[in-house]
Amino acid sequence: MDKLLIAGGIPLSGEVAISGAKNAALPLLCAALLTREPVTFTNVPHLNDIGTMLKLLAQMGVKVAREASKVGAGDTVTLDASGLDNAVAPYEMVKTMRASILVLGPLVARAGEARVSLPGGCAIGARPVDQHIKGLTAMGAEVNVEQGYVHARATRLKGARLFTDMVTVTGTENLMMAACLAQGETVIENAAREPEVVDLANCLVAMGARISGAGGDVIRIQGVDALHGATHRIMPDRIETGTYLCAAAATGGDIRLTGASASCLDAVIDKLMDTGCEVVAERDAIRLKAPRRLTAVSIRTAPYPAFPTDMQAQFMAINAVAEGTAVMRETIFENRFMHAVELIRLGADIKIDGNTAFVTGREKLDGATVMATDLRASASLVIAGLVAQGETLIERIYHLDRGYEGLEQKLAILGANIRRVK
Ligand SMILES: CC(=O)N[C@H]1[C@@H](OP(=O)(O)OP(=O)(O)OC[C@H]2O[C@@H](n3ccc(=O)[nH]c3=O)[C@H](O)[C@@H]2O)O[C@H](CO)[C@@H](O)[C@@H]1O
Ligand SMILES: C=C(OP(=O)(O)O)C(=O)O
Repeated sequence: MDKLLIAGGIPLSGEVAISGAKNAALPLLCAALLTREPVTFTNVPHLNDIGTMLKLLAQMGVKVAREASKVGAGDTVTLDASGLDNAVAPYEMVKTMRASILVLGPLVARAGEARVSLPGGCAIGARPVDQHIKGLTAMGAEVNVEQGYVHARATRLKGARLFTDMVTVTGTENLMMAACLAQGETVIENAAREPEVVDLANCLVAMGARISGAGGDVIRIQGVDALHGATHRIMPDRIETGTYLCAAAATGGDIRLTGASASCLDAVIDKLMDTGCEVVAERDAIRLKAPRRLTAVSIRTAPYPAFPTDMQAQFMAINAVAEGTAVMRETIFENRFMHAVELIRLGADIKIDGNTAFVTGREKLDGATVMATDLRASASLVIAGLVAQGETLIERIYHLDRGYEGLEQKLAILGANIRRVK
């Protein structure tokens, strides 16, 4: 299994391109199931999760054409679901990626039936899909969970007023996609406001859907009989952007990220400025210059537009070397502090009490062998490794390949001493 070897202590500097967003691309690829006409996506990131999703769609009878390009330039993917003939998402494919549940809504809406394996709980929490099921049931689907599969059937879904018990990103996306082909109006209340939901809505509208309110907490969808093909450019990855900004901040660096959008990163940029970093938003780029020593920043994760849970681990790495003590509260996932134990191996001072971490910054960290447990936990270990004195070896980096395109190439461009070892 691949590992990453980092020799730390080098401030990042220079310019690198941000890729298309994983969490926008995954639902968008599923949206192609809603139409018989081809849908083309540009700026598709080259990630293992994207490969898994394309394989899943292909085994359903979707024709997949992918034009690969160099790291950061974005692939072009055309999906043609006219031959959709198998509305099953098998366990073997779904177990590696929770976002596979995003085929459920589009399949029931278009094919009238879907059998999707329950996605497994991953390291960060139990992550049930009860809200997806509740919404589809309210739209008239008959849904059973049997032998580990969600089996949903509906001749045609009916518009309904939906309310989710908590804000759920993929839940909102699944129900919004399903509602596009339902009969009548669907209203999703307590909808997720994440920019990826807006990106999906924009593509669906380009495909002929009638959606208003995406980006707010009430989304209205007037169902139509059919959607048509479209071309859509996937938004830049705000979490990848935030991760590189944190890496530059922690190492005392000065970087410019191109193809990045600051407008959906307010909460993150605000906190980076509180650490003492200078952050300048340009039209399609972001520049960050770090001070000599960062100031610790307290955070509380919450749904967008508040501070994202997907950036919590990276900020823990920052706080591990900042001046002062930070209180970090995780409110979205019940088990998302797995990186703390590994950061402690590198010398960090972290105490966990329930959903709160108390992090007191140290002047320095020391390289060690650590194990990555989930995607953003892995990113925090990379940041800590870039700061630590000596060598850090990160094991189980397959998580990183799920969500960061060309991570070691991009960091090397910024001057890091990092390499993949077999
Ligand atoms: C592919 C994708 O976009 N992944 C993102 C998405 O995950 P994902 O969409 O899976 O996360 P949700 O927004 O659904 O989860 C929020 C909370 O609601 C709970 N919940 C959710 C649905 C449900 O039916 N029942 C239930 O209890 C979850 O366990 C969690 O505690 O949003 C998360 C929160 O911003 C991010 O960390 C993930 O990176
Ligand atoms: C938790 C994440 O992804 P997923 O929902 O695909 O597991 C993430 O992107 O940080």
